[in-house]
Amino acid sequence: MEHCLDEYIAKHHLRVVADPSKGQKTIATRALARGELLAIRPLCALPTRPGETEDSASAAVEPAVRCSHCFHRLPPRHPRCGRCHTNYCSSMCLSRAWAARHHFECPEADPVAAAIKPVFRASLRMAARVSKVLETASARPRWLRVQIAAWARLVGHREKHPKYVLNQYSEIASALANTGLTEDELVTMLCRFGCNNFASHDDQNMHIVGHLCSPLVSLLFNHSCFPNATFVYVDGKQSVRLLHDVCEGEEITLAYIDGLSPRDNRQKLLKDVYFFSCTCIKCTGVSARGQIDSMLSTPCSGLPKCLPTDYAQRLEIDQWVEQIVTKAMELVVRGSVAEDIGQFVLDSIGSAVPEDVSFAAYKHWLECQDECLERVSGGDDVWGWANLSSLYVLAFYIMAYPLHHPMVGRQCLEAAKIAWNCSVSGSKGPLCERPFIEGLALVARSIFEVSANLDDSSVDSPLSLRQQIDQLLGQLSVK
Ligand SMILES: C[S@@+](CC[C@H](N)C(=O)[O-])C[C@H]1O[C@@H](n2cnc3c(N)ncnc32)[C@H](O)[C@@H]1O
Repeated sequence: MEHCLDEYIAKHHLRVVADPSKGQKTIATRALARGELLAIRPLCALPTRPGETEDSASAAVEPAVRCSHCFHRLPPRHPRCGRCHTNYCSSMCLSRAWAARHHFECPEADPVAAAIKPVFRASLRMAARVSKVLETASARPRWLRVQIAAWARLVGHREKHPKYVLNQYSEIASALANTGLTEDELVTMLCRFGCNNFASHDDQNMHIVGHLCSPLVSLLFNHSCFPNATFVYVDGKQSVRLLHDVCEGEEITLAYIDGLSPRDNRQKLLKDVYFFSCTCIKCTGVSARGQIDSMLSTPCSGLPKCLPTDYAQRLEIDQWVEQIVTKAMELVVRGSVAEDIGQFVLDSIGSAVPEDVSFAAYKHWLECQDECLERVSGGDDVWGWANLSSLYVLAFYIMAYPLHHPMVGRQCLEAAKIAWNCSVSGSKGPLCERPFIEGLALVARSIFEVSANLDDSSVDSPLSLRQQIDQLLGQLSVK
């Protein structure tokens, strides 16, 4: 078992080495190009059910029942597993899931335990499935042997979990019958889920749509708030992608949490859930990235609480936003991200409006963008403001995330669509010239080529990312 894990890691030009502050870390054994690093089926994949997420935004809008293989919304009529009634959106997903994993994990039915709090119920279902897979003795494919060998090496930090969580885990363990594991082993398993699982988000609004247990990915990659890799869940596989080229010996990192939230919030969450203090380049504050992060963490008081009603008031985009967006577009198109956009941002902010650079300002512009989009469907002509706010939001993403991060690509596409609507609605937006819109769309495509799956239709939209971009570019060339 151990042998196949070591072989898998070496084959992907990676090596796991001890690190006194992190337990272990994974480094590249040779220079690696950005793009896909590895793709493996998770040990367990579970779509989120209503009430099963602690993220209140996701809980509020995520009542849909989803396919257990691809996490897309279920159509009204859909197939189910004949034994355990697990839902699938199509017979293709059902047969792919069965062939990949479900024939190992299929229990008679999902365990029901009324006493378990809703947010712990996904852990209950996951524990039932994973214990079933671990106990199955039949010939296992190589990917599953790799995942099981990695599972045995995962940290669980059981001794650091708060008492109320351990009590809940004991209740879950006693609700699970015939697993072949003792209660003690089940509690250890649940602690491992807590600090090693991944959430899968939809492409459209980033709500949590499912949970993935992928021990290999958890074992290999430590956290950084400014990571050099990201992961996507595509067609039943968890794919890890490098956001830029890495050199031999460089550690590969993922972000376990949202890199745009203020430093104190990030530190607290990492301490509470993963039991460590982050010392990445954003958290330590000595680099240009760290300095920008300190500015983003500063409270900000100067912004209006809601949108002013006079939309004609601010038609000129602030110079620094235009500079940041244009510079980032240039770097992505040239394929060169080695240049430090952090330093560029610091230099360009020097002469601009510092009170606009804060997490509060980012939230303000995000709210403005959302509010404008709600108003346009009501017939108001607010595309100019939507255009301005979407570019502010994009500038914040460029400052907070690595340039090829899917969050940057997502906002580029959003800004391009808004700029297009602004231009055709006759609003005088600050930056809605056609070459600029085309630039944004091309930049989105280039980013998604590295960090997301262009051909996968997004969870809530019938159009894939590629189709959305092509549609926009088509409209630009027709007009
Ligand atoms: C998903 S595991 C990563 C693999 C882990 N390093 C190991 O040795 O098994 C998550 C755990 O790794 C450690 N870890 C991850 N990122 C870290 C970081 N940036 N600094 C310190 N510890 C980190 C923490 O103990 C955390 O709970």
